[in-house]
Amino acid sequence: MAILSVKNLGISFGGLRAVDSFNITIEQGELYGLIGPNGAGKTTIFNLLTGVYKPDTGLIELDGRNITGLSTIEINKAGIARTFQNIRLFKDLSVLDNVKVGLHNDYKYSTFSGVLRLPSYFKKEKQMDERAYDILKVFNLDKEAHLLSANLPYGKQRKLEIARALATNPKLLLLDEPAAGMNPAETDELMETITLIRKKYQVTILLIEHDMKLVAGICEKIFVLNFGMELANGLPQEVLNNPEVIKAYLGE
Ligand SMILES: Nc1ncnc2c1ncn2[C@@H]1O[C@H](COP(=O)(O)OP(=O)(O)OP(=O)(O)O)[C@@H](O)[C@H]1O
Repeated sequence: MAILSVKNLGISFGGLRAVDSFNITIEQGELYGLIGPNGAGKTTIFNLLTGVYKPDTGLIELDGRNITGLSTIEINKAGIARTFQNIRLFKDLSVLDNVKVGLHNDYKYSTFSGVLRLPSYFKKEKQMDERAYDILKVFNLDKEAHLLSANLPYGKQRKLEIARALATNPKLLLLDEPAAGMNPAETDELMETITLIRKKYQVTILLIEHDMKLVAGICEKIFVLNFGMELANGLPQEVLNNPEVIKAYLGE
């Protein structure tokens, strides 16, 4: 069953058609790569899917529900979470609290019980701590739970961003260049983590990445964007050996 179905999505900025006639269907549990040269429109697609930009054309359906034009918050509640190209953690919060922020879609208590510290508040907090620790363990970050997130090394900050996005319990997780700035060992570990979370949380993933080793290593399907339009879409071997893709993107 399709988790994401996008038809004829498009947006212009002034005279620039940044994304044109974008169509994609992502099945439940798939790990899809979105690649293309700088400025091809990849991040704009993420901004359209998450409600940061409103499309001028097209339809976005998440798990059969039309989410076109909804706000970023409504779209997150509907089940799409994302990370950003540049890290956007709450730097003054601990590692654990960063993940707990993400849990607020699922855990709610009234202001009344929070202010008065009623038993229901402590019960919810305990449940949230346990759930956040579970997620941190998967990312091998549980030992750093009480560190300030700003004090984590770069590669771990990037992993924490994914952990926080995952905590919102998404149906679809969008990762914008998760390996950017990582060294090869960190990238290898990230590839394992992405594969693991997909399996453990049955989450569908669409990721933008320039690191071809990561893309070829873990993506089951690849969409190539060029000047806002589809250049190729399909299985990695077909797409990465497509002469048009090699010419436009890989440059070899
Ligand atoms: N808010 C905006 N206003 C005007 N132009 C924009 C805006 N957002 C993106 N663009 C333009 O749309 C085009 C696509 O940009 P986008 O950031 O989506 O590319 P990208 O494929 O993600 O590139 P990169 O790989 O470098 O991150 C670019 O020409 C960019 O300058």
